[in-house]
Amino acid sequence: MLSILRSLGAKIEFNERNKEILVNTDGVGRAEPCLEEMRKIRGGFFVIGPLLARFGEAVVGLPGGCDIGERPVDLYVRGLRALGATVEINGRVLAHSANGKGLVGGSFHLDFPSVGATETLMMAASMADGVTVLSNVAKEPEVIDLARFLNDSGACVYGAGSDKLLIKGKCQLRGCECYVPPDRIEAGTFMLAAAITRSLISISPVTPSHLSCLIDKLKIAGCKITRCNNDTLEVSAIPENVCENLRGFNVRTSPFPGFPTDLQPPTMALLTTCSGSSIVEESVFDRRLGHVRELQKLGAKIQVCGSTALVFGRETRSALHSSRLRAADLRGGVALVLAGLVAEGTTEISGIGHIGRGYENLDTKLQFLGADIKRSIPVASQL
Ligand SMILES: CC(=O)N[C@H]1[C@@H](OP(=O)(O)OP(=O)(O)OC[C@H]2O[C@@H](n3ccc(=O)[nH]c3=O)[C@H](O)[C@@H]2O)O[C@H](CO)[C@@H](O)[C@@H]1O
Ligand SMILES: C=C(OP(=O)(O)O)C(=O)O
Repeated sequence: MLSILRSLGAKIEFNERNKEILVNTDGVGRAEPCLEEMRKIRGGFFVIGPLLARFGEAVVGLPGGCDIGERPVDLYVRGLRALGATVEINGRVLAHSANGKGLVGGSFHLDFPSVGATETLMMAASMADGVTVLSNVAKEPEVIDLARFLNDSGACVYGAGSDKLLIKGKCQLRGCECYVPPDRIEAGTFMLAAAITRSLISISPVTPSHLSCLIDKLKIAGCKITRCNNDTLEVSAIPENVCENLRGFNVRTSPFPGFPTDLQPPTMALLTTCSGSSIVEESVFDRRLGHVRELQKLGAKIQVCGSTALVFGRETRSALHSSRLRAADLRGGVALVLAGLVAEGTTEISGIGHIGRGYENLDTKLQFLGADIKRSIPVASQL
């Protein structure tokens, strides 16, 4: 994302000490080569809305990401067409606004509340000429946060967090100060790390209401979860706090406020160490069970039927044994790391570049918590 913005002429500076990123887009679109640069962009699907709105044209690559099933873009394309764009896909995405200048407000109903399509259309509509109404939109916290950022930048986005958005377009947005909220999936992963290792981890900053589904499930399992203040959660699964082995539970992933698809793989790792049988149903992506085969190499007993997995629990968490594993996607990879923390012996995981896309310094954070984990290849050559 940052290299795309830089290639368009944005100036980006990091202030490591204050964990700040300063983005200055004053130069974007002013320099002559800008449009030429845009035509070379390989990724950048995420910025197709603002590019179209600002330049009247955009040429970007199709989205990539983890291999977890079909990742169609029909909702993005149909939504942009509803705002007056012509969109053609030919290895890349080529889009033009009908009037050659920018987008116009319109109405669009999403067949599925896609997070990416909602965010793309929100950004596009914020700079379109007129009013846009989007219905059946995603309600994820990240959508609410993007609406806040757009509004702080001068946009008019109403209804974020509900299933309908009304957006009054503005021809120009301005800079603002933006606070990036805590990553609920990273926090959830550390909650699961506490549970699988039967230990106590205090996690902050975290927004507990973003993780209610996981909190409820971990309580059913027998974990003790304490909210220490507004942004701290303490998850305890240490044996003296938990009367017996943790119990299994059933999970069905669905859009927010349902159980997050991103936490399904690490949750499955936990369930392999709990007592009883658990049913895990993945309903958001159609091939997000790639980690099952790797967990089975550690001795986990899991049966798969379509997008549903039946996990046969264990009496003791240490029933897993070590093996050589390969992470084939981001959250599947972190599931293997969690399982490796409790498998007898040394577990070796390759393909860890996937994990780095979603977790900053996962190894050092786990070491800090007492885990015996080390990265055998430098960050730069992980893939
Ligand atoms: C609903 C949901 O849980 N979304 C997650 C999804 O967002 P992400 O934005 O990647 O995915 P979407 O929310 O768009 O996709 C969810 C579903 O919508 C379908 N789809 C999407 C776009 C489209 O044009 N047509 C279409 O049919 C996809 O095939 C998929 O089945 O992955 C992110 C990273 O893992 C998570 O942070 C999001 O919480
Ligand atoms: C699937 C994920 O990421 P991406 O959309 O980048 O593949 C994820 O964050 O779990």
